Amino acid sequence: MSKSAGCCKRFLHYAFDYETPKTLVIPSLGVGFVFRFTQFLVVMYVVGYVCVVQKAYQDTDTVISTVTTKVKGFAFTNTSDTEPRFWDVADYIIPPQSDHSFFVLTNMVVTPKQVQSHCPEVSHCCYKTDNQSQGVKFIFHPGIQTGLCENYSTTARTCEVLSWCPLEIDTKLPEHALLVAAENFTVLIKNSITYPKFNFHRRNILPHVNSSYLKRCEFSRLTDPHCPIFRLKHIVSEAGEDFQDMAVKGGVLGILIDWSCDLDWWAGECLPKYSFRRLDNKHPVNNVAPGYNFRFAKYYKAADGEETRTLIKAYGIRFDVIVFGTAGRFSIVPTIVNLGAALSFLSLVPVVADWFLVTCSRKRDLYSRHKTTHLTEDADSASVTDFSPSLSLMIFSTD
Ligand SMILES: Nc1ncnc2c1ncn2[C@@H]1O[C@H](COP(=O)(O)OP(=O)(O)OP(=O)(O)O)[C@@H](O)[C@H]1O
Repeated sequence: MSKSAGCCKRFLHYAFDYETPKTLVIPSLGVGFVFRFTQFLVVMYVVGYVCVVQKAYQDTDTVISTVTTKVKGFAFTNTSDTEPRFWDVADYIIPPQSDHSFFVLTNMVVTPKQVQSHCPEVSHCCYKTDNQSQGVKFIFHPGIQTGLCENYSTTARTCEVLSWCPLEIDTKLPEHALLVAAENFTVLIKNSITYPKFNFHRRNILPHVNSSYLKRCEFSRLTDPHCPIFRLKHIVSEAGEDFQDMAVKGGVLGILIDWSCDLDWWAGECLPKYSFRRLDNKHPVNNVAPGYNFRFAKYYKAADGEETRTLIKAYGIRFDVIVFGTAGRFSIVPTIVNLGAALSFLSLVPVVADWFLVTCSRKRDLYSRHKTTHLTEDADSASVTDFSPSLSLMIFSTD
């Protein structure tokens, strides 16, 4: 036969030989154990992981929510640097309301009676060259440099600027927070959520809560885990921080509300779970630019009609309310799809058992020989006589 004819024949066999599965019954305890054990693993995966842990029989939806907050509490300050002063919520919550967060003022640097004029910079030294002042170059100056040097004190000369004068000196931040009493302020968090796919609505003020209970309750993980009124000190300490420490330079704290729920009737009630964590990471070694602060001013006209302002550099804690969650409910479509996908792993079981059969069992040579039988049309009787004794051997012998 020529080379090309042989090649052609091989191709025809490859393309058109029909393969059909043959059942071999192998009375081997070892192979039988591997087969059943692999089957057991697949069934455990389907029942334990797919059904119980992943709840793959459920359709899911993510939460849509809205949050409002109201802080209450008052404080009295009387330090050497400030006048005696009573503080209520309108003084220390800035701005009065915002989305999903609230800022509580705890410390500040006040620069009163600022007017628009010329004054010397606070810390940049100044010398003159060709009638032009030269200062140390900083990216940020507190005003527009006029090109003149001014006596800042009897020993220091600094560059003159056009700005709101006198300039702020923010190096004198009080070491202890001004509003130490802020730790006892309370906040009411009203949170409404919806799972639109399931037409499910809920509030964190639960149906059994009435107004007299709301007036006196306070969140406590052990005794009152569903009260929506939180003491600020409690929030900060649950986040692993010290309120008085954090109040000096400020920071950002997260109030996390987890609405992950199983909405099947057998799963129980859908309730919010609260947790707290600091969001602005404190670096234990590189503590450059710690905390949270910003500036704002209160404007007024002085007796002589000049526009004047009080500049406040405010330090405090911003509380961000973060709502998240996924709900699931039984649905036939994901049940069929996920169960079908998981059960398809059962088709891998014979592959594992076959592999064990032809590589690890004692009679692997015998099993390998009979695993595949190749029938040729012109020698069918020979292959049958070859095959029958072996087959009977395989059915009746044990490992
Ligand atoms: N931060 C808070 N700490 C403690 N209780 C609060 C707080 N915020 C609100 N409450 C109380 O919760 C209830 C509901 O508050 P809500 O703001 O809906 O009503 P309100 O009558 O306008 O409240 P209020 O006039 O007392 O500020 C009220 O009894 C209120 O006093």
